[in-house]
Amino acid sequence: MSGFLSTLLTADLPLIMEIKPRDPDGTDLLGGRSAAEVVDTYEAAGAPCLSVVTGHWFGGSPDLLREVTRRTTRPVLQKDFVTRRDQLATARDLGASAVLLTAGLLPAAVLARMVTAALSAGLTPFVEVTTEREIAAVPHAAECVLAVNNKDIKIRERGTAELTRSTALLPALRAAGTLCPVSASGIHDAAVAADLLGQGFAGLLIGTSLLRSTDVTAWAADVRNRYR
Ligand SMILES: O=P(O)(O)OC[C@@H](O)[C@@H](O)c1c[nH]c2ccccc12
Repeated sequence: MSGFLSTLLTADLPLIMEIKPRDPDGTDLLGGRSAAEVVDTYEAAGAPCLSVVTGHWFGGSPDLLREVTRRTTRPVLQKDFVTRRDQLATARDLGASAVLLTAGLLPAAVLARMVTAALSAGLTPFVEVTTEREIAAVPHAAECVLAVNNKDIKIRERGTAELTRSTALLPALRAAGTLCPVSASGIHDAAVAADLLGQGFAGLLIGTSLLRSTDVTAWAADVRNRYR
């Protein structure tokens, strides 16, 4: 089992904390902080794993990923449009432990090839799905993180999050065989996060609300207290 998956599964509080310079509307999320400062904040709050958006429409870049993986020893997910094998080698060289594969943007045969290639490269496939049909197309699901995206990547994450999508798809995620069902995007407060963990999600991916929070440690503690 790869580092990202096993770390998440054994985490005390399985929040994947994300670093991205801008939100989908282009609003700055770093507020003058360096990536290293955000990493330190997330580590202090107990993040078991981190996520870095390298896609340029969120202001990300490969350099941002490198900066983060140099700063932390925690497993890091790279979020970008990964469609080719050579991007997997690059992700690994930049220090990533997991890569985003977006089921809705890849033909089933390509998705299957990329999942297999990621696993052979020692990377955890973090497969984002939005429908039962996409879930059914994921091979080796037991070795993948399967994440329901509550937003729509086809409109670049603009629009509102539908958290009911996560709830509705949880049984299909389990049936597909993943050990690690995740809910991603639009998780805006600790009560919602605790509720999703209570429903049985093994991990949550949270960016915007943590980047906007003035006290990430308190945010995480609030989730922990509500969940226990
Ligand atoms: O900032 P949020 O709403 O907490 O969402 C984080 C993450 O899920 C989102 O950034 C994301 C979901 N899928 C993506 C694909 C590419 C880049 C980014 C993403």
